[in-house]
Amino acid sequence: MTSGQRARVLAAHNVSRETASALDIYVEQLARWQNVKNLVGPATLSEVWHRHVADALQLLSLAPTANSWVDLGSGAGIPGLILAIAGRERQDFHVALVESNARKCAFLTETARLTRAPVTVHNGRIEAVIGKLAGADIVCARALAPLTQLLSWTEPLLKSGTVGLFPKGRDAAVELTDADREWTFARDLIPSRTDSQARIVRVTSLSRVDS
Ligand SMILES: C[S@@+](CC[C@H](N)C(=O)[O-])C[C@H]1O[C@@H](n2cnc3c(N)ncnc32)[C@H](O)[C@@H]1O
Repeated sequence: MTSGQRARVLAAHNVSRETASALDIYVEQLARWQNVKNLVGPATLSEVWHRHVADALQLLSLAPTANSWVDLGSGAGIPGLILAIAGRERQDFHVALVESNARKCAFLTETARLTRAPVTVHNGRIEAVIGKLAGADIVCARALAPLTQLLSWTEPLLKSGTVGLFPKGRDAAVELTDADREWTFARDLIPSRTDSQARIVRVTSLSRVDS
């Protein structure tokens, strides 16, 4: 089942043979480490190419010229490490991965080494690390926190020109309504290519409602 998925995902994203091999290493590493540490929902492993690889790769097409990315709460490197593997043939492409769990950071560091992915792994809390990440083109975060919390964490970046790309499930509209109580921001709701109910929220021009 995964070989059909793999072929479809690689064809849809026009991935080179070398990058495909590096993505294979990522998928193998994920399965190996899953035995030690639950990195992703166990039920999603049989659909890893669709649920995780393709879900991450779709962000690249939303910001095709962005070279500097930040991924908050990277977990097993979704989307950040997958993006770095796909972007590793591009000059100056780099992803900062922020993750508080040391075991997950060990997975990220080892898998980035094996795949030669251009990442910096920040093993720490977002609140402590975000100040060092100013100037990024894109900040993203999947399955981390409600939009209001994401905006609060990323305020320093989004106020100085970084674009937010936040994959959200079917509750995106509710999260936007909540966020509108605290924040003013421009947004696009982009349909996900991997889940017809899901949306990617693109955020720019952030300010606080009372500022
Ligand atoms: C539900 S997982 C999602 C992981 C990945 N983004 C994905 O989509 O599969 C959330 C991750 O964020 C990390 N995390 C939660 N709060 C954090 C914080 N304040 N700073 C850094 N990492 C955090 C957790 O350790 C966990 O690995």
